[in-house]
Amino acid sequence: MPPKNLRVHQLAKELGVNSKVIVAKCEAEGVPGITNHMSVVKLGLAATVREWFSGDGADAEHNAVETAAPVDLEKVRKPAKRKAAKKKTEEPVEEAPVAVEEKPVPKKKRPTRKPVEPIVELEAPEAPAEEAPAEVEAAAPAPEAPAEPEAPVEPPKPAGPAGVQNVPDRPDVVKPAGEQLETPKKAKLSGPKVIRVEKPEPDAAPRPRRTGGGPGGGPRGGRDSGGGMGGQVEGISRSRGPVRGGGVRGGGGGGGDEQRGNKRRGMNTRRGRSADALLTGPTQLSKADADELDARLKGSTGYMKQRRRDLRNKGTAATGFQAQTAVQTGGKVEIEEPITIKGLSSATGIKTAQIIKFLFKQGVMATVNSAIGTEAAMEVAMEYDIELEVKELETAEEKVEKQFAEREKVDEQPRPPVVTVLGHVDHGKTSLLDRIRQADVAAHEDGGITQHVGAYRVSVEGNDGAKKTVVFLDTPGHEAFSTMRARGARMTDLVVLVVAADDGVMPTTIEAIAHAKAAEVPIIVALNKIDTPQATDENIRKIYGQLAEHGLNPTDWGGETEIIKTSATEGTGITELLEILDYQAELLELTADYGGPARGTVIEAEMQTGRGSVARVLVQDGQVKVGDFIVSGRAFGRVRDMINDRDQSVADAGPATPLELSGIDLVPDAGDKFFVTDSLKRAEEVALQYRETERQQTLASKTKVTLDNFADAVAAGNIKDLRVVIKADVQGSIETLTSSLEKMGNDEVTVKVLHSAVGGITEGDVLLADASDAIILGFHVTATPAVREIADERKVDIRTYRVIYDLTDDVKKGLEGMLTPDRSEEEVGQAEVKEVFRIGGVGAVAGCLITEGTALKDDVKVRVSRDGVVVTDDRDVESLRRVKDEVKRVQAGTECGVRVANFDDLKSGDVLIFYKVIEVQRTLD
Ligand SMILES: Nc1nc2c(ncn2[C@@H]2O[C@H](COP(=O)(O)OP(=O)(O)OP(=O)(O)O)[C@@H](O)[C@H]2O)c(=O)[nH]1
Repeated sequence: MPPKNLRVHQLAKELGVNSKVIVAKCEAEGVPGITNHMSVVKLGLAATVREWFSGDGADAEHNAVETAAPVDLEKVRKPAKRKAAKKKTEEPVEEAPVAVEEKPVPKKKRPTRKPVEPIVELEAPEAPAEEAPAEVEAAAPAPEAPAEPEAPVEPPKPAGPAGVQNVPDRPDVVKPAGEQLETPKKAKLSGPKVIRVEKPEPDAAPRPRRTGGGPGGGPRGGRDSGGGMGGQVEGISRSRGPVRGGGVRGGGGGGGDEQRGNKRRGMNTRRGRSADALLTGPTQLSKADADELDARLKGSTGYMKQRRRDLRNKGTAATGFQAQTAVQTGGKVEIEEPITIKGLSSATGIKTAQIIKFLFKQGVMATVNSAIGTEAAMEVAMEYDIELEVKELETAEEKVEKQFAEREKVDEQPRPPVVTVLGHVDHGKTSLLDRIRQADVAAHEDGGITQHVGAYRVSVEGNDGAKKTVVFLDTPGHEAFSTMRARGARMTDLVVLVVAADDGVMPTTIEAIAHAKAAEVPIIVALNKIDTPQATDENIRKIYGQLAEHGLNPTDWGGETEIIKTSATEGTGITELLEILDYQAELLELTADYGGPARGTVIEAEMQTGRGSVARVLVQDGQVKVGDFIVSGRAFGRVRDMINDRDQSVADAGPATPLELSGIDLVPDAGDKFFVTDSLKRAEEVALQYRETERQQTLASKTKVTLDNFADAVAAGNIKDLRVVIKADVQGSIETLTSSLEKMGNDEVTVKVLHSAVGGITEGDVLLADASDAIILGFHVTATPAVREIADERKVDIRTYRVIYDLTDDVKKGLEGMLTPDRSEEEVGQAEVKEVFRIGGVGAVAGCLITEGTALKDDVKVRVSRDGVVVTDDRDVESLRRVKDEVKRVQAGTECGVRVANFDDLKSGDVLIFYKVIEVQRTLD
């Protein structure tokens, strides 16, 4: 039973051609859906493709004048298949008639298919005399050619073993002919296709009834689109005038007319050329027409193709952009976000296939409906000299944000500063925060501060006795958490940079400075571990110098950066630090609106059993109450309950309050803003739009993860990517992991996070990983036995971790395994070729003198150098002989015979260099 659907590459294999050639041919023929080697070729199309690529010259038969158009089988045929072709070539009889008869036939055999058959029968006998010898010569210039004509009659196989022995090369010589004789039915095809070739001829004569319809086009021109048509019509009128209706209909603005106008536009350029010829005088007309005909036929392979083109052109005309496409005129094009490939094509006139191809080359898999980023769209446009003006779409969220920004403040008051503590690992951030919490005067009154909200308020009694509140954002300190730190820095008013006096400024310290500076947040340095013996004046001076180097000039040195010497262990400097924070906050004149609906930012979010999605947020303005409608990124809902940083349930909360709230339908992302809205509908509207945008983005990236696309992507570029699906318990971990992993690669290898989400590993994750050859990384989550079973079945690798560095280390190792190993060579010996012996059945053998080191037979490669230039290298030593014995090694000063594997171009005086290849696995560091 024949396969239902073939892939292009299968068909290519079957036909012995390259897939690309089939794709190109299908594209040229306007066959939709054949875009790459994995495209599915339906049965009917497969038959057509076979016909195109069958080695019997079918294409050549199809029409007489089209021979230049479709496929040069000799070029496209894969070398490996040549032998197969040779077997069938001994039938010059059939090839010839086609070529000979082509031109005359079409004109006569126009009307129906039936008359064609007799023609073919008549053609066959005439052919061999003219074409066969030529074909044979072309393929086999050897003297055996005369033997060929007999070959077709007898199948080559019966020649038998004797023939093979005595005349081994003969069948090779008989290259050219094809399968025609064996498939005489193919000749039938020449009939109908010949007919259409003749079609243009009667049209060729120009009939200039009147000259063009003026620059504006035909009389019905005038509408915008008509103007465009008019331009085209003008071109037509120059060649043929409005006789063919161009001047009149082309100017029409109506849909149907427009279509026709566009169709003509396709002809316009060719006609335009012949028009010039036409204007040179009547005697040139027939030549011009002949040229035109040639041009037409060169670009055509037949009626169906033209028909398809016409239909396609009509299609594009219906959308109206064929008329004045920017791709033709260049210039500026406006487009609104979100941009889809279809939309970009409509706006610019660049074919969707071309856009997809362009993106594919950039490593982006996309379909017609995929949304693409503004930058990608601009790049595409630039490729076609189009200036793309992207109108940014104001999202529903932005609208809400704008409303908040513009709203009248109800109750504006000073608010506590929000402080983030940053610093290098182990410099004492946690210890310092612990100390600060201990200093909290409210701790004893209303319960201790918990850290689970990701932020907490500390109330400190100042020297003046007044109670000061500071909100601390609890962000982690390792490099891997830079994403969260960056977020934290954006949310905060002040940064406390912890620098250990015994360690000084470290890379993470510098990175933290950069984050704070980027967020334009003032930095206060806590020079911690001041109690340690290393905290000498000299070391402190050194650290001051390091800080100054990075733009934090200490106030002690006349600069602006406050440096507080602290000891988290002993509690030194804590009060001073808090006072400075309070003082700095005063300088910043921080205020918030304590009335009106609330807005804030998500610090962390997760799914909790029994509570559903919960978001830990920092309220930044206004009031949030239980029962409020709320939206945050993709999530929306009604606040069900709120817990503060002391684990207390609260009914409402104002600015600078960290909270954990539930009641939203999905888990938002850390860093998402949240807003209280006036209705659930409004909240839903904002969230749904967010989801839609997200969906569009996922759609674009999802097309990257099918098995088909993966194969294409790998084939397209040199980038090897380790694809991963990340599942974690909280959103923050996902972000951290994603950013760490994506940073890990280099030019050669990268990590691609295909999907990441909060929650356990599901069957869907396994299926995705399976389809995209990805691994699943679980952080603080597991997979159920059922899911594990599916993963085992599909051989999907699931790895779960409890420590982030274990995960990143593993991935790093995985990446390193994908790196091409470093290669080095160790020379073991050299030999000089004294004489070369050419031995029948063996090849060239070098008679050598080992001049240096040792010549080895095994585990070495050999390089041949001639006059200092490497002629070949990385060859194996096929044979190493000492006198007549095969040996493993030959020492310096000894003569020996060396046969370099598969290499006969040896000359006396050549130097053979024997070397060992050492491959060292590379690392990413
Ligand atoms: N002597 C001394 N040791 C300190 C001081 N502050 C912290 N340490 C010690 O330094 C080590 C690291 O302290 P942490 O508070 O965990 O440091 P960290 O910066 O929070 O570390 P990560 O959270 O891993 O980034 C602990 O052993 C602390 O006891 C200090 O002021 N003096």
